[in-house]
Amino acid sequence: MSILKGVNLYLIGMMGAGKTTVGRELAKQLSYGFVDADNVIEQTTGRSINQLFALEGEAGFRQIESDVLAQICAFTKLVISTGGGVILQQKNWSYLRHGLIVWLDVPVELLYTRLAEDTTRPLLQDVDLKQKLLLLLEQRQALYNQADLRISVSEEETPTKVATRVLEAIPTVLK
Ligand SMILES: Nc1ncnc2c1ncn2[C@@H]1O[C@H](COP(=O)(O)OP(=O)(O)O)[C@@H](O)[C@H]1O
Ligand SMILES: O=C(O)C1=C[C@@H](OP(=O)(O)O)[C@@H](O)[C@H](O)C1
Ligand SMILES: [Mg+2]
Repeated sequence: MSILKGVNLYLIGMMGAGKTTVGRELAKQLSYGFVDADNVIEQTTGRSINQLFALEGEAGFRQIESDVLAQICAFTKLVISTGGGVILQQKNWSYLRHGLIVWLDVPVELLYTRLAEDTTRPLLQDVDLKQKLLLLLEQRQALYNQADLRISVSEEETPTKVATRVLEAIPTVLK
């Protein structure tokens, strides 16, 4: 029996924090299903995140993101990796609060090295990457901080290691 007793685990945090990568690993370790919200969005719309931003704008994407989250949260025994901007809409918190919310907190320097060559994140194209990451973090940090659990990740920690640390920290917030 999982320590979470079927309750979903939501990963939140900045682009490049490792939500998708660590989420898959966490699901394995918990014997849970794994859902990446961005992936569900791409599957159900038949379009890439880049295409959706181009066609619908960020506002259109946020609406789809919220609709998808509303559907996912009806299920149990899932690790759900969200997109980094899911915390921006107040409504989404009512979905996230169905489960345990974990913030993967990764220094901007490390996000920068991970995302320098990335072309799949529309908000980071054709901008000064480091400045943009700093700006987004400044705008979002207080929201990420509303998670139940904050896991500060350093450079040498593998996804497996991060997943293990999340699992070890869960009992401290389940009372
Ligand atoms: N703990 C880690 N150590 C090294 N590389 C990582 C780690 N976590 C994620 N990555 C890499 O960083 C990039 C972004 O990871 P991803 O899981 O897509 O982040 P997110 O879903 O939070 O945006 C990917 O190339 C991934 O392989
Ligand atoms: O932070 C954001 O606003 C976004 C993060 C992305 O997901 P990841 O956090 O998995 O990169 C994706 O949802 C979209 O590009 C917008
Ligand atoms: Mg992701």
